[in-house]
Amino acid sequence: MTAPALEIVDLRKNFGPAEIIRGVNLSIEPGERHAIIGPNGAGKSTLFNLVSGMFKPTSGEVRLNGERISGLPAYAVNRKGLSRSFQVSSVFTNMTVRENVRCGVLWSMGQKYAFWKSIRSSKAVQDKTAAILAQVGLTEKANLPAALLPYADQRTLEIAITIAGGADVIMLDEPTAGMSHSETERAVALIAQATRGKTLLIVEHDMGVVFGLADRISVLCYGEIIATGRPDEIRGDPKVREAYLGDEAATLAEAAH
Ligand SMILES: Nc1ncnc2c1ncn2[C@@H]1O[C@H](COP(=O)(O)OP(=O)(O)OP(=O)(O)O)[C@@H](O)[C@H]1O
Repeated sequence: MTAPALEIVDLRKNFGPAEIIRGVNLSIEPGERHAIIGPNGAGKSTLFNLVSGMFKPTSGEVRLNGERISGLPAYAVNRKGLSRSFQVSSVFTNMTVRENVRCGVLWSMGQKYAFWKSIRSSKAVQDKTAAILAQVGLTEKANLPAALLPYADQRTLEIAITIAGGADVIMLDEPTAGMSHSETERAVALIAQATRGKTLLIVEHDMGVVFGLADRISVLCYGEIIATGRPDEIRGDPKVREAYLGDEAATLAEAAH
């Protein structure tokens, strides 16, 4: 039997006396697109940071393809095949678009940034970089400094960097935050295409994005998963509706139809 792509077992995280993640269990199959939703302050970013190795859990375990990764530093988790984006843009703004993507490609190939010059002409690196730029539609802007990209393109570049390493498990933290409606629609199509055949874990506030992309959804509330299921199951779950107040409940209901 194949191990889950990602398995979270009784994961807990305290900040001082406050228990922020309170016994999370979650199993995500290879190739599944899984969204985590929940009210502000529920612990979504904290959970992301725990899974990707940015934070060490207080207790519990995270497994990638059956192998324990909790406790490993983020770069080691990345080397094992899990790549994440950040809520706040992590693009190198003083480098060109191409250099940013190349950075992700090189990292996956185990090269350090210091070796850049000597291997800048490596055909494999160039080809992979060009393929990713084409995949996300940034070929024509490849020579621009990333700082000059419009906001939505910067977020697209961030997705490109995240997938550039060829990781099988991709985690995206609010990839469409701050985008217009049409930009969001394009981003959803891009994410679906760029993560085909991979496992995707996404944190997202936009319910249209969540219901458009996810095979399954987990709802995090005060550090606990209160429901996991297919979009239609989540839509009808009274616990979920209760967890969302006012406008968010209305948005959830709207997005579900
Ligand atoms: N490093 C930290 N030290 C102390 N408390 C923290 C730390 N990081 C997060 N918290 C607290 O943990 C709780 C959960 O925060 P987190 O950012 O994970 O929630 P979230 O669900 O991602 O919220 P949002 O939807 O607003 O981004 C919040 O109460 C926050 O103040």
